[in-house]
Amino acid sequence: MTTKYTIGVDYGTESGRAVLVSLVDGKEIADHVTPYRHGVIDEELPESKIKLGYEWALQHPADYIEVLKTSIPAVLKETGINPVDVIGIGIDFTACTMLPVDQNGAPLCFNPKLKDNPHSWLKLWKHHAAQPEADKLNAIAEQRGEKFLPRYGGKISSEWMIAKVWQILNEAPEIFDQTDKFVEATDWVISQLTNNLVRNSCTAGYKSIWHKRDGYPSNDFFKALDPRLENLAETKLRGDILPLGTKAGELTKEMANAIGLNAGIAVAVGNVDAHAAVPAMGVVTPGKMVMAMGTSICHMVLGTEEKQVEGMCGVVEDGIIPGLYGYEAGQSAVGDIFGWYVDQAVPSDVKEAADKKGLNVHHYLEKEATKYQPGEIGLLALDWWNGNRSTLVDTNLSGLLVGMTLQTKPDEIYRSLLEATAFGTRKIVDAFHQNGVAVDELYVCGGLPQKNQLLLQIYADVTNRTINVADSKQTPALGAAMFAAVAAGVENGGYDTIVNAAEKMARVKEETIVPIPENVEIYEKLYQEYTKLHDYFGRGENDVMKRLKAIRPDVKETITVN
Ligand SMILES: Nc1ncnc2c1ncn2[C@@H]1O[C@H](COP(=O)(O)OP(=O)(O)O)[C@@H](O)[C@H]1O
Ligand SMILES: O=C(CO)[C@@H](O)[C@@H](O)COP(=O)(O)O
Repeated sequence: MTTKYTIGVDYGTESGRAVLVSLVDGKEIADHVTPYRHGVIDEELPESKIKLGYEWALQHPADYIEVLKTSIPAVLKETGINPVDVIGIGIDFTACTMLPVDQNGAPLCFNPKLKDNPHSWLKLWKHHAAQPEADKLNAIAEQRGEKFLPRYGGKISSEWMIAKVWQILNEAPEIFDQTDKFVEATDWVISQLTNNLVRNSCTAGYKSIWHKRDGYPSNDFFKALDPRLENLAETKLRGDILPLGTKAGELTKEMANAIGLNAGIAVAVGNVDAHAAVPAMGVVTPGKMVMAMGTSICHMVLGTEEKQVEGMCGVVEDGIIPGLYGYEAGQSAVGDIFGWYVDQAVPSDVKEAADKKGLNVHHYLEKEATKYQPGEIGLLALDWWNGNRSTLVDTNLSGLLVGMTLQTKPDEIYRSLLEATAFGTRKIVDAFHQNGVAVDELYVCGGLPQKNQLLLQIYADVTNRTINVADSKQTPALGAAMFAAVAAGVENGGYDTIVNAAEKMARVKEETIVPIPENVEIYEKLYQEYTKLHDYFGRGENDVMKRLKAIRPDVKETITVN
């Protein structure tokens, strides 16, 4: 039999990429990236130029289809592989990235009559403007003693489905009324490949408060939020919810022609980027935390029991690997913080020095920052440039840098920002480990581990854990391709379970990053200081960050401050 392949498509924040993967050993034969034509829409709508509010983040659904039509033919062309040997497609996505669709499954923003209303558009995961709704939702859920709340670390995030839906209802009831279904972008793209709109259990579980046995929260709960939401679960959230690894349908003729594959091949149900990365690193048992490190970090770990952990994003049975509880936590900004610094705050002489050495500014600053020992720079930062996703779950928090003097240099600030994100990860690791969800070692993938070696050493030292690094350029896409192989089934040359697929296809580098004991010791002291700042600014003792936000003239929401 000839070698069989699947294609995994990873939809990130800025771009989508297709990877053609061999089912023999998980080797990525070719990959191709398509940047989103409209990027992240956070200032004004395309064409109409209608201004968006503070902390809005939208995307254009057509950009996702363009990824399929550009990147899949590109990997086929590059490799010359016969499409007959490609037995399935899987995708993974940012989440909760959601959109309202009409009865035909078309995005409301494609409708000329509705497209000038920003709420008809697709809301990206990092759209944070639904924080008032999230706050009210959490207060009501707590008051009613809703049993779903502990499964989400005690708080539902403004990034997720119900808060976003409620914001639409509050600010654009006409869009809410005209919505047939609210869907995750990952499910919508799958529907464009198969002509079959099904939901996947991963996003339903982590992002839409759906539970395998209990379903969605009760109608009474939704009614307590707003009487108009009472029947949300059986109306606008309705639809089959299928487990990961299931076939959502088969590739339609029309789409097959557009992307150069054979009609009828298996299309796996949608998945989330970070979750797909877990089996792609061979992690199918507890104790190993997978971190998908890019603009943000998602932290994933498996467990055999359902435990309560403060501020985790969620625990979902079968949410990552069937038969185990999948735990998720995260930091809303990591690479984005370093990117912000490089774009907004690095002086021009640093840029010139980087240019002279033929390095990009990140690499230059990394090299310079490597020269310092832990503790030497005298700086400490709180990593909340995009709020805090875990463990405080508060998007109204913001960044902080302490310890600057007239001698402080840009490479020192850069190093302190790297360290701050490592301390943020340490908080998450501790929250799990101290609550009975073991985290014995770390597994990292995504763009950042390929870009910044210093960052990884700092993470090993701050967490005092060994780091395993993905041997794959596009780990979530590899995971998506593995789920495609399971959807295709062993009878077509695929696999019968994701665990079997992982055994053959997962890829991790042999060399690991090991903590350096002297660094661990110093970082332990700095971490204690980080914790003091974290609790002081994050747990209500000093709400200055929220007061500053509330004073801004462009902030319409009411922010609760102490
Ligand atoms: N050398 C570097 N060191 C640290 N961060 C970097 C470096 N180069 C780029 N970044 C940051 O990495 C992020 C992009 O990560 P990547 O994994 O490619 O993206 P995504 O999260 O969209 O998949 C950006 O936020 C960028 O600012
Ligand atoms: O929140 C999740 C997954 O639950 C991510 O999709 C989100 O953080 C975006 O990830 P990226 O930073 O684009 O890799």
